[in-house]
Amino acid sequence: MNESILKIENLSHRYSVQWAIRDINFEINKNGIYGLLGSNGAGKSTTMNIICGVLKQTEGSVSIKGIDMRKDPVQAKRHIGFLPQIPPLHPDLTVEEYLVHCANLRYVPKNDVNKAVDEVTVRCGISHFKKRLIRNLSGGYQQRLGIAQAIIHNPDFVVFDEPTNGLDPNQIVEIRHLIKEIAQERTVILSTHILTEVQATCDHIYMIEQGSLVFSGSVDEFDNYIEPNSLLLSLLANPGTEELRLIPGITGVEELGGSRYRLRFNDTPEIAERIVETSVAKGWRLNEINLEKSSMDSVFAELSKK
Ligand SMILES: Nc1ncnc2c1ncn2[C@@H]1O[C@H](COP(=O)(O)OP(=O)(O)OP(=O)(O)O)[C@@H](O)[C@H]1O
Repeated sequence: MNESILKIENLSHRYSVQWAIRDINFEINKNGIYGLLGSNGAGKSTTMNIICGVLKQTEGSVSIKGIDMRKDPVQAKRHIGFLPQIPPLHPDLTVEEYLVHCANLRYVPKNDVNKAVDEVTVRCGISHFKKRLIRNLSGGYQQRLGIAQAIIHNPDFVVFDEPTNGLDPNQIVEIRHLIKEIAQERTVILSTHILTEVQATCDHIYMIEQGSLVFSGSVDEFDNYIEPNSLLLSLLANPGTEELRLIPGITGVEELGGSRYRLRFNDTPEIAERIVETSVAKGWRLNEINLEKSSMDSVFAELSKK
């Protein structure tokens, strides 16, 4: 069995009287990109702040590589890198000065600081800006620098809070690419409410709603969370809606024009097979048959109600 990278057990947090998260449990023991999804106010930041040791939970435990964050925060934090929603940059420092400062904060041994800064600037594509003042970097490069400070100490586990917020489409693609590269040898948790981001970047999704974990699974499992109950059919022979309605299991037929139909069905696993067989038997000249999958937005909306 792989070593546990992050383990969250019975995690709950209360701000004054109101519970922000309640009894969250999950464990990560494989590298990859894990998306933390949820509506505004669902409890993502609270969870991430506790994971990164910025906030002390009311109940439950968090361990990073087997180290309990509450009992030994200094050791646990050595394994974590964190990029908050607003990158903690100092605009009046140069890129190099800032990264040296971050390396010192992260206890990188003195003799290794310059090497760490060189490596991380190359990694994040900012080595040509080492002498530039941070205030003079574009938004995309500031975000790259935010990522660089999160990995300067070579942590096993990195947490990014909405890393592409406010970037233009080209910068978004670049940052996603960089995050994927970083995740090849690390575990990354990415908080976001942008579903295309999750689809483009993540291997696994955790969704939190009203403080509870309502989904944990792969992006494919998320995509297929709602069982389809309709399919699109194109029949060159155009049999008409009445004929199609007679197929057992079909509950509704909608004519879409151009010999295309939308068929609604009951919970019938072999429905597609049955339609193909009927079409062959009746000479309907089947041209296309496709299950209609729910969009990620619909799945998100459905899970939000849980
Ligand atoms: N410092 C605080 N004091 C009191 N309540 C808080 C505090 N911080 C957050 N909350 C409440 O806890 C709940 C969870 O908030 P949290 O910020 O964790 O959600 P989120 O999923 O990160 O939302 P967003 O996407 O908007 O950042 C919300 O109801 C929020 O109002």
